[in-house]
Amino acid sequence: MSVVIELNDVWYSYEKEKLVLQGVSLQLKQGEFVAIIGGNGSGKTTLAKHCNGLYKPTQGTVKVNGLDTKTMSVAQLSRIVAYCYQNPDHQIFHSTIKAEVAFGPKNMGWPPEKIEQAVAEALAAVGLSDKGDEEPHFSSKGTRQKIAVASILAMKPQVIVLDEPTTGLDYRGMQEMMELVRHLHAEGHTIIVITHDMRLVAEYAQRVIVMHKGKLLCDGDPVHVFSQTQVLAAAQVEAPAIYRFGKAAGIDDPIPLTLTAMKKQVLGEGI
Ligand SMILES: Nc1ncnc2c1ncn2[C@@H]1O[C@H](COP(=O)(O)OP(=O)(O)OP(=O)(O)O)[C@@H](O)[C@H]1O
Repeated sequence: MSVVIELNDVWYSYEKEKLVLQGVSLQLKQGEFVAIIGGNGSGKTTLAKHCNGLYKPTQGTVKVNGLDTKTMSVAQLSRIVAYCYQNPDHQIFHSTIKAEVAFGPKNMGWPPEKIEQAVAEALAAVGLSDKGDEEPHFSSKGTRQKIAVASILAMKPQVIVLDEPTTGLDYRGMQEMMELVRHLHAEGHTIIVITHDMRLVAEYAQRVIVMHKGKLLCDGDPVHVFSQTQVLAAAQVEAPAIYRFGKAAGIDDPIPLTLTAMKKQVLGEGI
């Protein structure tokens, strides 16, 4: 897998003497599904915003497809790495869903036919093909979240960063959103999700990056990361209930198992 994003000894501060990122180095490869976790204020969003050039490092380098983000504009970078805000309302400002989704492609100067096709494809991908003429602000939170995803999808980015995509959604909305993200990943997009939801991490992520006080504390697959009890405690996160329950029941690798499969392993086939 080729490297899409590479951070090399990245330091960042918003204000003097307050270091928000402290020497972060990592590589993200094409096709990965990565979760960034950590307590409030640990630097997750700041790290993710370095990946599409919204922030440029105070010290160190960030490269996207081998190019230093300091040499590229945000417009150039956002075609490769798209950022979906935690609150979709920070992204939505048009009067119809179709116009909202067309905004990015229009900004890129695409011809009308190409824009129309991109909008149709993006709306279809999020299941909103029949809602293009509706007013986005009156939609449910789940639908507004999908509109935000469609808006970035229309620009056909290689990497999609989703900042807490399930916050404020009910169970059904969360499942729909994450199945959409899984589908985008299967279609070849590299996915970076910032989340506090460890169940979501266990169920969807292939790789987990743990941040604490601006430093990368741990990086590995979910089974490895959730086994690092001291690291998790330091980072103020707790392994998901399904993992803790499985471990307590003596299952080595509980993450890929559904609760029903786990009960069968523990209690036998008769349940
Ligand atoms: N625009 C800003 N100006 C000044 N300080 C900021 C700004 N944005 C974030 N910070 C500070 O930088 C630190 C890291 O913030 P960041 O949003 O990256 O953390 P986070 O891990 O994403 O947090 P959360 O889980 O609460 O969203 C925090 O101390 C935060 O207060």
